[in-house]
Amino acid sequence: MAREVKIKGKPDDDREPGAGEDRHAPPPPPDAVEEKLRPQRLSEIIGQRAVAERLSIALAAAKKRNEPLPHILFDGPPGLGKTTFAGVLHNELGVELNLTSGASLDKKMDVMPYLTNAAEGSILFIDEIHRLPRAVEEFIYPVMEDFRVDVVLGEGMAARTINLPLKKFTIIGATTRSGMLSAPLRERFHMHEHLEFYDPEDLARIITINAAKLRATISDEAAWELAGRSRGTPRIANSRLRWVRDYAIARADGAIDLSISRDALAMQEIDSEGMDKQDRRYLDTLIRVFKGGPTGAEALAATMTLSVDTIRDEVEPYLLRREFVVRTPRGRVATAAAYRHLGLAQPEVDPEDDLLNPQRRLFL
Ligand SMILES: Nc1ncnc2c1ncn2[C@@H]1O[C@H](COP(=O)(O)OP(=O)(O)OP(=O)(O)O)[C@@H](O)[C@H]1O
Repeated sequence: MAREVKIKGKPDDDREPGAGEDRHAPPPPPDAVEEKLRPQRLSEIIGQRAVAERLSIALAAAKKRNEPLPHILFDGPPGLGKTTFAGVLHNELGVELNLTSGASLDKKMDVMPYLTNAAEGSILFIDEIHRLPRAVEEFIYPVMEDFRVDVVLGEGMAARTINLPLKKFTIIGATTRSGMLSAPLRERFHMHEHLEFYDPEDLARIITINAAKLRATISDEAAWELAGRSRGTPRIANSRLRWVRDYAIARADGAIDLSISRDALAMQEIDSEGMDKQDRRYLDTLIRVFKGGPTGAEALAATMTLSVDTIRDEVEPYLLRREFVVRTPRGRVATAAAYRHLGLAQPEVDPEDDLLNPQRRLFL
């Protein structure tokens, strides 16, 4: 079968389009270096072992039965490999891959060409699938179940529904917010794969492999240093590596050692935990403006003049995972670790009012 990748409608960020912006504007050209670093085969995937193993079973079964892969839903914070996994599955099967995004599928007619043109066994990757409008979501239910679309022709009394059969293909959905997916849509995916943050060991391997792809030499200590400061995220590890490589070329002989990486990261104001200015600003706003919380994401976003999506998808997941912040029913609360990290004294809290007190949280 032909192997083809068509990229369409992938927005460059998660903002809602503002006045004068076109949500159907062509996507930016893919970053050629980022594409070069992307694993192509399942054997090149680092970490996420359990996910990779389940996918290898699904691949082997699909090949033996000569049937398409089951529909798969990937969820997890940005940059952990959802698109990479979709690309790997397409390469392993040698089938066509079409890419689109929930944000660019406004109407049923936007999604129709993807469905009717889908080749037998091909993959349709829908990024940010939680952004599909409800009407479009409902339109694809019969596609996912029976490979047909129901098209209504005419209006009023003369209206009639015709069933249009489609080729059997696979929908791979990716989302940073699985909680926003409706239950019927979620249930139509036969495999649900949650991608977790990577541990430093896996990130150090990714960095060493990618340094070689970029023809850069990096010491083991430097790879570990970058790994520990990449927020558990391969995409961030790649961008840290690219910056440190440039720094090493500009300021030294191009070889990346521990001291070069520390100097380069310090210049970008990336601290020992891998947090950047935006992360620290979030904690600082929560602690200074909102007295440590509880407060909502909307209030934080408005104060920081960022979109709520950026706060929820990009800033908070890692801070929550590292327990610098906890979410309580009344909002976000900074933990002692956050105060310590910013070098601030934590005010005394009455145990009765302490939202982080496990006894008290039981009653909230
Ligand atoms: N398991 C992995 N092994 C090696 N490299 C990886 C892995 N996962 C991701 N990467 C690297 O991280 C980069 C970003 O991954 P990817 O674009 O797949 O993330 P994503 O989860 O789809 O993000 P988004 O939701 O923002 O689109 C890839 O280009 C690749 O270089």
